[in-house]
Amino acid sequence: MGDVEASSANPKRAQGRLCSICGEKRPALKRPKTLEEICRECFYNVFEDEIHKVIVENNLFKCGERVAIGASGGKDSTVLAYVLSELNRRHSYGLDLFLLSVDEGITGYRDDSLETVKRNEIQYGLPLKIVSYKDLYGWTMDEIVKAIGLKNNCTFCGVFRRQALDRGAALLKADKLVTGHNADDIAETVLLNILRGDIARLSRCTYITTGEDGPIPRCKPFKYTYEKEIVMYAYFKKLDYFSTECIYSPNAYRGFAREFIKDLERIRPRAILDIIRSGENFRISTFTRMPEQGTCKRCGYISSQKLCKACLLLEGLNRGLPKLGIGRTKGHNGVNKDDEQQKISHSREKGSSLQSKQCGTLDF
Ligand SMILES: Nc1ncnc2c1ncn2[C@@H]1O[C@H](COP(=O)(O)OP(=O)(O)OP(=O)(O)O)[C@@H](O)[C@H]1O
Repeated sequence: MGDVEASSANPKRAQGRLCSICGEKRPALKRPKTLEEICRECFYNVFEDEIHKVIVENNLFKCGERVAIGASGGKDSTVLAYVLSELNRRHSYGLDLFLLSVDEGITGYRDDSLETVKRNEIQYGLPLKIVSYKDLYGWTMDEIVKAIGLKNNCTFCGVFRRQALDRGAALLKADKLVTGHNADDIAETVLLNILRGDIARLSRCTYITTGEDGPIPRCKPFKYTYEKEIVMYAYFKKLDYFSTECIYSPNAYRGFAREFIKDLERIRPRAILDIIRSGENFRISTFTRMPEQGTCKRCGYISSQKLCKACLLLEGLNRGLPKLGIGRTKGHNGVNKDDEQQKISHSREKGSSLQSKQCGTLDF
């Protein structure tokens, strides 16, 4: 999304009226989530208080925990880092906060956004750890795109980033990892999982915390926070963030889902929360086979298969067959089945009865 929409933040239209929360000051904006006309101070208060409430009601953190904030330099994670450090001080959460950035090796994009995170490190006084695809996997995204082209490169990037965040969080000895996924992102993922018939991911994409049985649980404190409000907050608070889109092709299918949700939101702001609620309330049929979470027998990181998707993709790259780990077909009962994992695994382990599903670019 671009900058704050002029109509939503135009105080002239609100002249003569008073903030519908404090009833004292002139409204500075129309709140996207509720369409209330409120002043800047009340906006800061409701925005921060709602996030605090989500944190408390969902028991996201325990006093004394080390929390790594996935920091891309973009608006969501920058606001998350800022708000979380404010709330940590204000409400004495007792958390040790860290910024964790993944350098995917995308020249002209991530190198610039990392400069923003380095400034945030100083501005917010939060220690920063950077891990890179080059160090972890031996490949930068620029090199991967050279090998595979623009199509499918997001699969590599998403799968590697997910694991890189886990590995970075482990290096920081973090107890939790938080990301800036917002309500719009989650509503979009609910829709995409429905459109793909991906029941396993549909059932868990609305969880505010995932991976609780794994080494480092991940939380999404912005699960109910609207993207437009995050942009407004960053704009009014003059936060330093990087707003350029990734130079490698955006995912068109996801883009359509995003636009669809934005259209719905224009007509009815609650639509975003309602889609999330629908996602939460789906009942999964008892006939649906669900993947079991385990660990990859090669790298030891989380996987629902013997080999995780990152290892499969990497093997394809290193063998000069970069498309090998990409293919995906549908198994019965709506569970995804990855032919390529079988091909690779069979070529390495004769007689293996390995079944495969994608670790997931749609997982958080
Ligand atoms: N390179 C990265 N390093 C660290 N964390 C990342 C990185 N990329 C994404 N994340 C985490 O995943 C979240 C969702 O990422 P996504 O790519 O969807 O970007 P986004 O919605 O534009 O968020 P942001 O505005 O924070 O970039 C981010 O808010 C951040 O917490």
